[in-house]
Amino acid sequence: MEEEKELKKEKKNIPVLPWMRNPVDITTFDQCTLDLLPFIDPRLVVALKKMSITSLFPVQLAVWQETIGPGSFERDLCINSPTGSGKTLAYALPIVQMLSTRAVKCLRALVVLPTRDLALQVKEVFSALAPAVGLSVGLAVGQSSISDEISELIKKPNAEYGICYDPEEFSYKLQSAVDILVATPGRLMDHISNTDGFTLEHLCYLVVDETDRLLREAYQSWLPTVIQLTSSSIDGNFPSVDDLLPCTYGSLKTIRRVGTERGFKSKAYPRLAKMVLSATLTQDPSKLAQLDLHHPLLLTTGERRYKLPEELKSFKVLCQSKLKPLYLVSLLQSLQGEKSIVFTSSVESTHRLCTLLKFFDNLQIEFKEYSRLQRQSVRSKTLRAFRSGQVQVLISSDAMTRGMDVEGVRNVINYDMPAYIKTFIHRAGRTARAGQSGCCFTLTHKDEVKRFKKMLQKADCNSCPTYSVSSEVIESLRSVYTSALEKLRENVESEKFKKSKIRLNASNVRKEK
Ligand SMILES: Nc1ncnc2c1ncn2[C@@H]1O[C@H](COP(=O)(O)OP(=O)(O)OP(=O)(O)O)[C@@H](O)[C@H]1O
Repeated sequence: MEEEKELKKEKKNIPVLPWMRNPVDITTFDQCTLDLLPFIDPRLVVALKKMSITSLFPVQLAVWQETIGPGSFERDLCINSPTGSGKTLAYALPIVQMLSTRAVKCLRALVVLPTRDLALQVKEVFSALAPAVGLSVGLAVGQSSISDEISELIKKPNAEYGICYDPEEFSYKLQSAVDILVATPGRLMDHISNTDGFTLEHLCYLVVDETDRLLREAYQSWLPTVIQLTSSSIDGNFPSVDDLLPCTYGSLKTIRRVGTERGFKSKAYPRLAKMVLSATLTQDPSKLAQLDLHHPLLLTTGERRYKLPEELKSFKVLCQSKLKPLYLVSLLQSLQGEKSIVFTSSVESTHRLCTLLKFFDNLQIEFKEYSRLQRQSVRSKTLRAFRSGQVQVLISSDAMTRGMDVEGVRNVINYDMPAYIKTFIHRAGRTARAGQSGCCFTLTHKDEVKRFKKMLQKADCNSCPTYSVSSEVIESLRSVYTSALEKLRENVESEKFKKSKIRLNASNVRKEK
């Protein structure tokens, strides 16, 4: 729905914001080997090499120039760069380098992502870098109980200073156990509201990854809350007596004043520096205004707003609607067990398609369902099996589309054609990452071809050849398909019956209470 609204607004040709007219073009940057990268901390070079990274990708070099390099992070950065181009390291590396000289542990960098799986993925990147320069990274996503999470994030005084009996002194001495926090909005808000010792008053850097997705929903007003909590703590230029008291180790404060000099008028100083990123960054002024950006600088790839990865090959598979599952099976067989993700239009159709495929005997393809209908623990297990190669094909709703990075995915299959180019970009972007090659197949009915071509043109993709699947395979599967459909019908009925029984039991329990 939100995507539809956004599209309508775009169609009305909202003028591009003035600062978006002079972007930094990422395509003008080349890859840069680590030994040529200016100012990099040698400890981080070692950490990067352990991650098998020997050079920086163009977007990473462009961001480095604007943060550590001559740009000195004087402007907030809006980064619009294709899927798989390396945006995570583009922000993680400069943040870790900028914090590497800090002597006191405080929460100084916050990275917000829309989903738990994405946050876990990003935390791994920070965890591979930060310890090399003595920094620690925390995670607030609701993966563990809130108390476990608190004990990871907040250092209790008795751990280092002996037991403390005075509750006031106790909360005064609570300190952050992490320098960098990767969080989802819900858990972040829980900590802001309820966790003793959790404070954003020292925050220097905020990263909003998958920005357009995060701005689409309010997520408990996390963004206005963070902006407010990191705005000026003093209204004038004259600090109060309390503020002038010498800082002790425990009460060390980052005092933000209202700036008066050019460029900082009525803004907090020192400001919270921000990086916002997406492969499909919104241009909607009202959405971007929520981020309260300071002299924003756009970093983008070429002139087109949307761009597909260079090494992605896109194909359409013409099919008859009624036989679509057979076209999929035939296509999967032709891909010979290569790691692939099949996207459907909804969680229900993901479940139905998976159930149907289970009724095909001798399919010889290891596939699994992955959707929001499942519990997180089931989803995580499936993802692990897919990463390890135990599962070859993941059948997924759009839960996988944003940001997920699984090594070795060779193909993306749009079982249902996406309605919007943004969805196409995020789905297709699960393959052809980091300069690797990959294919995206879209199953289309002949009536959909025109719309599909028009959609691809928005991402500058003017060639989408037809991929022919074997009609012999389709014919040979027809009888199996008929019986599989029958079994699916029975299965749907029995699932409906089970669900209604569960609902009935639950309402009886409520009545008895
Ligand atoms: N400099 C580098 N050298 C080699 N591999 C890299 C480098 N930077 C990133 N990668 C790898 O590239 C892949 C894609 O990176 P990343 O997930 O950050 O992309 P992204 O731009 O955030 O994509 P998306 O928009 O889909 O979220 C990852 O597997 C990462 O390990």
